[in-house]
Amino acid sequence: MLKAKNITKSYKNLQVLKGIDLEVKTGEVVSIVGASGAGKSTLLHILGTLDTPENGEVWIQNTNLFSLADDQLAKFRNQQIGFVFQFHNLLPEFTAFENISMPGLIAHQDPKKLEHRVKELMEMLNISHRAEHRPSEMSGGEQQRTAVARALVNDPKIVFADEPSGNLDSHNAEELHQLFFQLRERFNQTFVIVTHNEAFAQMADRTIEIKDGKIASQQAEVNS
Ligand SMILES: Nc1ncnc2c1ncn2[C@@H]1O[C@H](COP(=O)(O)OP(=O)(O)OP(=O)(O)O)[C@@H](O)[C@H]1O
Repeated sequence: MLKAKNITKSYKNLQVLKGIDLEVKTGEVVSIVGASGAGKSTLLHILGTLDTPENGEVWIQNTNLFSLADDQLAKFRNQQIGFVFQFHNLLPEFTAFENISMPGLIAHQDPKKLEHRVKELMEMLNISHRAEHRPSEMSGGEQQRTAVARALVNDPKIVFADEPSGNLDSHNAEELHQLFFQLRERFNQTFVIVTHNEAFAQMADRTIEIKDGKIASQQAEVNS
């Protein structure tokens, strides 16, 4: 479902990515690991079209993302790609319900269907009781679960997460990790997750290690 071909990226004299080839299947949970500065976030941002590669292609199903015009790419990103960041990036003036709804409003989802979807996700992520709360009135775990719900509201083909549990205590982190797998079970959702959390990385179906700008190894989970 996701195919990246020969991705390269440099910042001035520093070549961060030196030719990355990657494929991810529908419903797969893939973790990306590597030392600090290895280029994990750079790769994730390129795969998610938040940044552009120097060379190479990224395909999601039959769409060659970087061949799209800017407005088409923005539409594709809104409707087909979800993001979860280390810091939730929720809008502080809006409630949890409104934050989760936002990508659906931008995508002009039918209001009734959107409301149903938001409620379904809030229930699943155990934040229904926080629907009318603003981010500052929620715990770190609740904020991050709200960000996950927001990423899923348009039923995207793929969700990219960059250190999603990096700012959480171990209990909330563990709960969030389990949630990704529950969401995969329920929606057959595809996830690509950058993480420094070793236990989480190993829970994934496949772990990709980035080293010196290349894929150093791809380790399938032993029981998968
Ligand atoms: N906008 C930028 N301008 C210049 N250099 C950058 C930029 N973004 C990233 N870099 C450099 O590219 C390299 C890779 O950065 P990246 O954030 O992708 O690493 P990472 O593997 O995600 O690291 P970490 O685990 O610490 O988050 C680093 O050396 C970083 O300093």
